Amino acid sequence: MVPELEKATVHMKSPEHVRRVISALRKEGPDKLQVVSDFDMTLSRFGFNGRRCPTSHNILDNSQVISEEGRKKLKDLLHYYYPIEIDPNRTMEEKRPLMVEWWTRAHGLLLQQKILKRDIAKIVEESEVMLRDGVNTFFDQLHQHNIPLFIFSAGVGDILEEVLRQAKVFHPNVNVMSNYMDFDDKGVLRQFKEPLIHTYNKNGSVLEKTDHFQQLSSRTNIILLGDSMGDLSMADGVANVENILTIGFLNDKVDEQRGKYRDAYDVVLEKDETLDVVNGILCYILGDLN
Ligand SMILES: Nc1nc2c(ncn2[C@@H]2O[C@H](COP(=O)(O)O)[C@@H](O)[C@H]2O)c(=O)[nH]1
Ligand SMILES: [Mg+2]
Repeated sequence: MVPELEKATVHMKSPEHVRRVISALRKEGPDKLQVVSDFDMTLSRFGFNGRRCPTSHNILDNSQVISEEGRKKLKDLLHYYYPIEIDPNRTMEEKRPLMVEWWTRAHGLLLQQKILKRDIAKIVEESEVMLRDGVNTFFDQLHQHNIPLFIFSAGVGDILEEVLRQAKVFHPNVNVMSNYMDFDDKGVLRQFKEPLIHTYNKNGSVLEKTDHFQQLSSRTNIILLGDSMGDLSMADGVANVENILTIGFLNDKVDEQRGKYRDAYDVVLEKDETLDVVNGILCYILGDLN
């Protein structure tokens, strides 16, 4: 069916369930399909040559527009809160207030840096951001078949969109919901727009701010891509889901999180820096139409 599902990085709690859902997605065709995806560490790489790749926040934190003092404070926040974010022994309920704290303090520090709208393109150009291998095939296949892609990110929307633009994949079928910067009339960052989106509130609580899914009510088949347990609720806004295939990128603390990810995601990709499996599934679903 899908040769890529034989990859060593692929783990499925129920291969039969996965085959059943993929067959249904193929049978019912692209007009009923929509894709909902996280961005950081899902469409962007987790690591390369043994080093971590930047999230959209990192791209800002590491850029020239941040003062040395600001960079140190942002890095201190990352070192304190990121272990909490991925701590397998704490519940999402325990983590939520701490994630609000992290994002609020980080955004507060960024507001002190007087970041200019006109500098965003250069910040991204000079960054070490890397999208996963196969990302062009992924975006182009969805665009070619007019399949909506909703990117739901707790990162920085302005940075994320610029990454997509520079990668030439920001096609008309792509919509983004993220933390966006609000600039004053001189183009200086003055606040972040509401609602604040963090790793563990990508769900109905913020989706009510958008009518995105209402406009796609006929598309009741979903492919969901994420790297965090919090990403599993990203499609909560879709009414009457008929079929959903969830694909989880397990990048960090693999051994400690393997069981939880396999229980939660239909397909788990362990330490896979590509979109091969996702593209293989899409190719099968769209097969005769390609
Ligand atoms: N370097 C920093 N990384 C941060 C910060 N706040 C959040 N994050 C990371 O971003 C992702 C969320 O993005 P998503 O697209 O995956 O939803 C999250 O996993 C955090 O690790 C920060 O201030 N600095
Ligand atoms: Mg992510």
